[in-house]
Parts: sequence; C-alpha cells; structure tokens
Amino acid sequence: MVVASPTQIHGEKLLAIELPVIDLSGERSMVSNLIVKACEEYGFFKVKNHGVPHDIIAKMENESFNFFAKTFDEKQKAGLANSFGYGCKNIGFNGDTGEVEYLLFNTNPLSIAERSKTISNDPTEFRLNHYPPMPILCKNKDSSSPCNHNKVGFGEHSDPQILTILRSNDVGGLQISLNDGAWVPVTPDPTAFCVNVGDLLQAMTNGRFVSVRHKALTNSYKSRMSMAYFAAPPLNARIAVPPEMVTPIKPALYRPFSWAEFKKAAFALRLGDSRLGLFMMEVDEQVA
Ligand SMILES: O=C(O)CCC(=O)C(=O)O
Ligand SMILES: [Fe+2]
Repeated sequence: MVVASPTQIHGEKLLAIELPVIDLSGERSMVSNLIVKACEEYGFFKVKNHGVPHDIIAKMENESFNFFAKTFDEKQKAGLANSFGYGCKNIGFNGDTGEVEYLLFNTNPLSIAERSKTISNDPTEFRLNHYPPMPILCKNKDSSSPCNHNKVGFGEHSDPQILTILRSNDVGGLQISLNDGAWVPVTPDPTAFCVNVGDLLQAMTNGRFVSVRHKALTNSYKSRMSMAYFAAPPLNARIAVPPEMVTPIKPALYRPFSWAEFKKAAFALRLGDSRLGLFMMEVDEQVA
C-alpha cells in the first residue's frame, strides 16, 4: 500500500492512497482472501478481468449518454424515480439534493428472466447516474490556472443493500471515507468495476466487513457517468449474523431484521444518516 500524507481542501482531509485492485482471473482462494481483506479494511475494492465484454459496457454507456442528452420533458417520460424512473437533483424523499440526474431501474424478473422469480421477490436495483459538468465562476480573476471546483453530486452515504457493483466512465468524482474521516478519491478506470460493501453485508458479518461511506463530486469540465447495480435479497429475507461469527470478544452487534423492515427504516432517514444504528443491540442485549 502506498501511503501519502493527507492534503486539506475546504477543511476536508484528502488522502491519496492506492485502493485494492483485485484480478478476478487469479487463483480462486487467493482472490477470496484478497476480497475478504479489502472488505475488512476499506469495504471497497476494484476488480479487473471481470469478464463483462467491453462492447456491452460501451453500448450501455452510449445509451446512457443518449438518454441524458434528451430534453427534460422527454426524460420525465420515464416516470418519477420510485422503483423505476428519472430523478433530477432530488435524492430520496427526505430533502437530499445534489448535482446529479439519474435513471433507476428495477431489474424486473419478467424482462430479465422468468426464472429469477423463483429466487427473488424483490428484484434488485440498477441505477445510472449522470453528473453534468458544473462550471463555477472563478472569484480570482487574475488566476491563470483553470477554475476547477467541485460540487456535491451525490452526498455522503452508505449503500443499504448487500453489495454494489459500480462502473464509471473515465471521469473521477467518487470518494470513499476512511474511519478517521479522511476522504480517498477513487481513480476512475472504465475497464474495472468498483465493488462496495453495503449495510446488510456489514450486519451479516457482525461488523467485520465495513459498509463504506462514499460520495460523488462533480467537476467543471466533463460529465461523469456511473452505472451501479445494487444486489439486495428478497424482501422477506431475514438478515442475521451466522452464529460462528459471534464470539465472547465479538458479541452480536445487530438484532436480526428483514430487508423489508430495513428498507422502511431507510426511507424515513436522510441520505447521510446511519440506518444500521437503528438495529444495534443494546450493550446488555449483546450475548455471545
Ligand atoms: O456515481 C458514483 O460514483 C456514486 C453513486 C452512488 O454512490 C450511488 O448511486 O449509490
Ligand atoms: Fe452509493
């Protein structure tokens, strides 16, 4: 790991470190060990050699840009961003906003495959995020360097599901948060996928894997396009830690809950709120 000293920008600590990149074509047990280590250390890693053909990804990116280039009225025909639809600047239903527009899909079992109905009654979600460039007038007119401030596109949050797989074009903006409050910018790599642990996986591993907090910033010169697939269980799935992960030194942190219960709680909170906090055991309830 390359450790750099943090820089301070607008009162925030930025840290340039190399985040784990895992080659999925490697030997299986070695790949598993690297994934576990990355999930414990960061709740985040990139994968290369994932096997998804480049032309399919390029076609999706192209279609995404075509969609977002349409007029606002046209885009609104996709409907409101409920389980499927178009959203602009508003994120969720509790007043969170950002410089982002997005298209949300339910990966509908009917259109994907009849068969998936048998394994899920809560189709997982898929989301396209478009962060248009946000030009900002330079206050310092004498400055010869280009003005490149960043605005918040998607505010700080953790993903509620089990796992997120995200791919972006070659424009940066994604940052992940480390425990000490420092932010690590994720170098964009259109050939790789970013994988991050969500809240459910943190609960299922008794806090061993971290649901990483992250955000996306805009820049003043180029659009960022990201595609995220959120893997979630069926609504009635019971989220609980396997008994072997509970020990006297590491007692159960969360009470068991269903994904439906968790989703309901998440909808009532703001983007940046900690949802898992609502499901934490009281200290006197924590039994090994
Ligand atoms: O666009 C990005 O890089 C982050 C998007 C994100 O965090 C999300 O859609 O949950
Ligand atoms: Fe996210």
